[in-house]
Amino acid sequence: MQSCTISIIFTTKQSLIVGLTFLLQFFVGGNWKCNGTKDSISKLVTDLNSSTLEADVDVVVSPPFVYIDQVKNSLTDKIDIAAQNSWIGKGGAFTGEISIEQLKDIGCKWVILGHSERRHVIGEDDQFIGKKAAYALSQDVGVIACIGELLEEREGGKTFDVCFRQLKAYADVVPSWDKIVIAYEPVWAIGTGKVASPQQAQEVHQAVRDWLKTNVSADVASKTRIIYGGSVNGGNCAELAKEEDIDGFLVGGASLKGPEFATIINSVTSKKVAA
Ligand SMILES: O=C(CO)COP(=O)(O)O
Repeated sequence: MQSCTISIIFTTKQSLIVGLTFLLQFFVGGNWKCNGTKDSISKLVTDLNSSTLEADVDVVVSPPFVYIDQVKNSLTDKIDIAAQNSWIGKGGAFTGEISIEQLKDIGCKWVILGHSERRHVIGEDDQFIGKKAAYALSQDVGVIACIGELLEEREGGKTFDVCFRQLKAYADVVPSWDKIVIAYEPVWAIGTGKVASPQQAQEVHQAVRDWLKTNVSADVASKTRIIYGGSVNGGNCAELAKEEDIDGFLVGGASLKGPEFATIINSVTSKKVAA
């Protein structure tokens, strides 16, 4: 997934700077959570279809399960679908669950797992989430693997401990990292309007990459996209995108507004300039 960009930048003095920069393909997900109706989703899809999106960005949206088919049948094929959850194994007598096989059947290429709302509202633990991730990957469905600390954990100086523990639970069971995108979503920033500063986010992203290097491999560390989530919007995305280890975003509230989500996707341009 690693891409090589040859940057040719004309400065104001018309000098030519040619640099060879390795950038990971930017990845932006829109997590619609438990929001929307047939009508509001139809409008959102229309807005996304008419937006001009930078070509070199992987974009996914995650509608509620019941609207996936509607979205899949009406959304531009430049945007993939990620489910918001999946069962830990093959389907069967598991009332209320949705299997990976069913998600594949309706065209989902990705699934979001380990989201803080599933950890802290529903009560899913690291091992349960790890099982889901391993199963999804075994069926060739990509995993957006969420991690992130609570406010009291940050204030108690435990941010890295928590993120590394959550990462290890994935690393212990996944067969490969080829189809994993890590989403760092500090819980205190989700839905609160309190975005992590670019420096706070970069610090954790860099630590996550270092952890991968030490505990998985240098190759995985250099190829795995680490995206940021938590109150990302059209106004703060450009500054966040400039940080070296921020390879995209997982967006909640602002992904429900087509033009604003397009702005977030297109913030890849500030990354390219910063590189
Ligand atoms: O949880 C999130 C994405 O998964 C982030 O939500 P907000 O962008 O609404 O803070």
